[in-house]
Amino acid sequence: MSTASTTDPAPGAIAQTRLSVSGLGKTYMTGGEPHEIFRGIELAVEPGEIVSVVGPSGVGKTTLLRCLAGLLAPTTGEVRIGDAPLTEPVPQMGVVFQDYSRSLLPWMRTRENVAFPLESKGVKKSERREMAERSLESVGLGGAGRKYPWQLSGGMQQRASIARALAYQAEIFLMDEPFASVDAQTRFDLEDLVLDLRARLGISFVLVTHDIDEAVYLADRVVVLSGKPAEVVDVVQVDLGAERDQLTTKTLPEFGEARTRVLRRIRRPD
Ligand SMILES: Nc1ncnc2c1ncn2[C@@H]1O[C@H](COP(=O)(O)OP(=O)(O)OP(=O)(O)O)[C@@H](O)[C@H]1O
Repeated sequence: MSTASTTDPAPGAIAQTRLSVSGLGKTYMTGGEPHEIFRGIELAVEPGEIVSVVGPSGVGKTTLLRCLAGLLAPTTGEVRIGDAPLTEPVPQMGVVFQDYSRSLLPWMRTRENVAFPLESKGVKKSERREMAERSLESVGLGGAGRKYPWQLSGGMQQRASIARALAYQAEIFLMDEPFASVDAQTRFDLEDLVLDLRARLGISFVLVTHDIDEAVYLADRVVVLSGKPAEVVDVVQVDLGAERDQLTTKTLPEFGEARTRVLRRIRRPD
């Protein structure tokens, strides 16, 4: 594990917040009819842990992530952040969606986009700017702060979204297909940024992805959702250690075994 660097948003600060979920269920009402999406979800994400969530299209992954983020109220059960029940979005959690083009405000420079949410926290202007610059440096975007989002590549915009949550001192990142819209090499770089932020800052991640290789490469555990209503049909432990490498990790037998098991469980949940 690498040590905290001087470009970290809060050097030396290691995330300590735990996210847990018990008996979580969600039912949407559509046209007056109840539509139960998932039930009985149990999940705990420890500080510094990376958990991937996979499952067939439409199974309820995004709905689950929105419940975890406090953006959507569950129908049963509860989400806890640390010891407190979660009822609304909190600064300790940062949410990163696939559609980076809509997450940054086009009329603000990147540095201002990152600093902007800190205003509501009452952070002074000079400090906001400094925190934004540190966060941008922390995701490899030092020097890009003066550019507008539309002057950045897709991968750089996703880095800026991550920097914004870092500046806000998020300790848990909830990511919904965050790298699905970038090219393969950029995707690998962003995956490695996730591992780097975990190593340096102890940040934990819940990652929804359709890409089984990505799910296994990044995760300590892969949670497989399946069924109607969806339930957790498997939790695959990924024993690949904290340090991973795009070239070698994916050739390891443990990687292949975890990948095969996840695929099998998605296709044949019973
Ligand atoms: N606001 C809503 N109101 C009613 N039904 C909804 C709503 N949002 C999602 N659904 C339904 O809930 C189910 C799960 O949707 P969700 O987007 O969570 O699945 P997903 O696993 O993320 O899908 P995908 O992998 O295709 O992105 C789908 O049947 C969807 O139509």
